[in-house]
Amino acid sequence: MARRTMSLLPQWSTRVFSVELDGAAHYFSIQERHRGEEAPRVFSKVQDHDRCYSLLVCGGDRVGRAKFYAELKEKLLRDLPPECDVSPMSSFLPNVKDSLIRGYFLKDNSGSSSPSERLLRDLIRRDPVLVCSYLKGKDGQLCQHLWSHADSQTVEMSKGYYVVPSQPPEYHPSTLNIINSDVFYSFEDACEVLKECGDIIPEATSVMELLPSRAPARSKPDFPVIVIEGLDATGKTTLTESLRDTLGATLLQSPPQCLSPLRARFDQEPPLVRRAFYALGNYITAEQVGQEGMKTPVIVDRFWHSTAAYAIATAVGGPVCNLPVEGSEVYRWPSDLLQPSLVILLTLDPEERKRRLRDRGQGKTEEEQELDHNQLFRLKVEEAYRRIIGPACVTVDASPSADQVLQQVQLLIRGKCHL
Ligand SMILES: Nc1ncnc2c1ncn2[C@@H]1O[C@H](COP(=O)(O)OP(=O)(O)OP(=O)(O)O)[C@@H](O)[C@H]1O
Ligand SMILES: Nc1ccn([C@@H]2O[C@H](COP(=O)(O)O)[C@@H](O)[C@H]2O)c(=O)n1
Repeated sequence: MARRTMSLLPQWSTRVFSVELDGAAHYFSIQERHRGEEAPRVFSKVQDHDRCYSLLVCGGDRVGRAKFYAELKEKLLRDLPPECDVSPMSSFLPNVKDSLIRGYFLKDNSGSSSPSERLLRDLIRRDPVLVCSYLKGKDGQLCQHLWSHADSQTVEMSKGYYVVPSQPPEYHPSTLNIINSDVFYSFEDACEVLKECGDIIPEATSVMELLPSRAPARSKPDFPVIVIEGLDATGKTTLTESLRDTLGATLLQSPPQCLSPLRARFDQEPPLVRRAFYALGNYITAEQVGQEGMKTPVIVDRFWHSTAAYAIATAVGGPVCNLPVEGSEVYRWPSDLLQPSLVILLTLDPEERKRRLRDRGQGKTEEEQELDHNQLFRLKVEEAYRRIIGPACVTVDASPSADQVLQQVQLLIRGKCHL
């Protein structure tokens, strides 16, 4: 068994498990002894004849784990019998940072355990997974059996642990691993991820070649630096181009143009790699801002707020209340990244945004489509934008005409940057 898997076992009984079944999170923990009283059922939707299994991805290096987790769902949906439901699951130590392990929960009502168990045996032999099965104990209570893989390539079952319901934790489990998995707070931390994937993603080396050798100096350029943020189709391009023309400013963007040919490649990667790519794009843009900002005002189309807000909203499952609380360290500005003089967040009524998207008629990225049909995701991105500090963003209603929005933003710039 992989070293990381072994190291989990001593704390196994202090872990909480979370399974998303029928749109709701079910939390449970395990205990060695049955306390005698009848424990309430953890999964009301699991029938007596269902066979249940959990798979947690927890061995190997972090890039391998992230890639394997992304591929695992496809593999399970493809290779398991159609009567088998696959739901997201995780295991964590309540409120302990970096303790989250992700995986899937399988509920098989095909009546035969053989195909699922064959697949799981195969996975446990070859891949970084920890497998458990859930069976009724002698007293009728649900027991978790942790599988282990012995040298002889056979699978043994441990003694059962009783499954008991658990209270939802104070912090949503999906917030525990955000730092350095979804959001990176230094140039070094984001670079480390790309270095680690150089062998499996050749394009990572191309990105490294475009990076400055270290985080560009944070010293303020002579001229103001104004960042325009907002969801897609809120009018960023329209506004940034007008500001460039009216202020005689240089217009830059993050990710910078030099990363455009590599962007689609990194958009296919799991969050760890994808978010590190976008984080690094900000440092290339910061270097350009440092140079141009000595000559003219600089307008930047998307910067750090976009990188962090989308990453946080994607990582955190469920409704807005699951986001890390306002003031959490997750919303802080990276200590080595240039701070703009002003960040404007354009907001728009969802119906008007959809109308503008339709009128524009361009193809949409997967994340844009997600924003479109997933109201929860859109609310989480907007709320995360608002919670980021160092600088915080100033919200501007983008529903008036393009000219009126421009005037409103010019007023703010005059007030804050004396331009
Ligand atoms: N204030 C406005 N009123 C009406 N339409 C607008 C306004 N601003 C922009 N538009 C139109 O809305 C559409 C989206 O605008 P724009 O491309 O500037 O948004 P964006 O935020 O840059 O989008 P993306 O992030 O997807 O590139 C365009 O067709 C644009 O002409
Ligand atoms: N600084 C940035 C800019 C963008 N992103 C990610 O890209 C997507 C939105 O960009 P568009 O060019 O399509 O408007 C969005 O999905 C962000 O995840 C980023 O992370 N950082």
